[in-house]
Amino acid sequence: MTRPRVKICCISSVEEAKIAIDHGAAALGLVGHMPSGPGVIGDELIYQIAQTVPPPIATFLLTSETKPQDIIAHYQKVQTTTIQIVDALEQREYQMLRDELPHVKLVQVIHVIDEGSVREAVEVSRFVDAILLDSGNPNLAIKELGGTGRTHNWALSKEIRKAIAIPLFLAGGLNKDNVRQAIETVEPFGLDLCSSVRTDGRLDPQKLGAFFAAMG
Ligand SMILES: O=C(O)c1ccccc1NCC(=O)[C@H](O)[C@H](O)COP(=O)(O)O
Repeated sequence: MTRPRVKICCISSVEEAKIAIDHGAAALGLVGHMPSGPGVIGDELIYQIAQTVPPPIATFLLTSETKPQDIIAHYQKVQTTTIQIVDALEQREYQMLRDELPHVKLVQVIHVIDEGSVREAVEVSRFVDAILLDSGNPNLAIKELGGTGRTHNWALSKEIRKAIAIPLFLAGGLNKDNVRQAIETVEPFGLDLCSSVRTDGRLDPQKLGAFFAAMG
């Protein structure tokens, strides 16, 4: 089994970016405006952090925009390597994003709720570079689009991984105590985490080290 790549999300400063990279992160998540969640930072700061990150480390802009033109406008302020769309696109207009931003990778988040999530992931996988499975709930009055600290049904995640032909990131409540089981169950291309490696909202080098050690 190949060791998954790790994306550390909710990065909130240049120092946190450096800590995550030094511990082995292959990608960093930079959270733009969201209806809820602990990891949001301003677009100017996202731009500043992204500028300091060397290749081949990827920088993901997390956007809650759902119209292609708004996603493009958000991206243009921050210039990351990748856009992570955390809500469903209103129309499946990925082609407009491809045409306008041909050099940018697209990752679509699917919040794993039920068998409908499997169908959604399979359909969307035709248009993007990777799928990221998370534990939010876009159906709430105040949408929950990530950073929940909760796991979801990994049997569905495994079903999705087997059904799609593009890389899959697993997110949602991953920590040092469940990461081995997550890897063995889902066999994802990548892992994504936020809450479990933080103390009082700050990235905690000790927790980060323990997470990477627990991956094996
Ligand atoms: O952290 C946030 O504020 C957030 C809000 C809305 C969408 C995503 C958000 N966080 C980024 C992530 O993608 C998390 O890494 C992912 O949801 C896993 O978080 P966790 O369960 O806390 O490990």
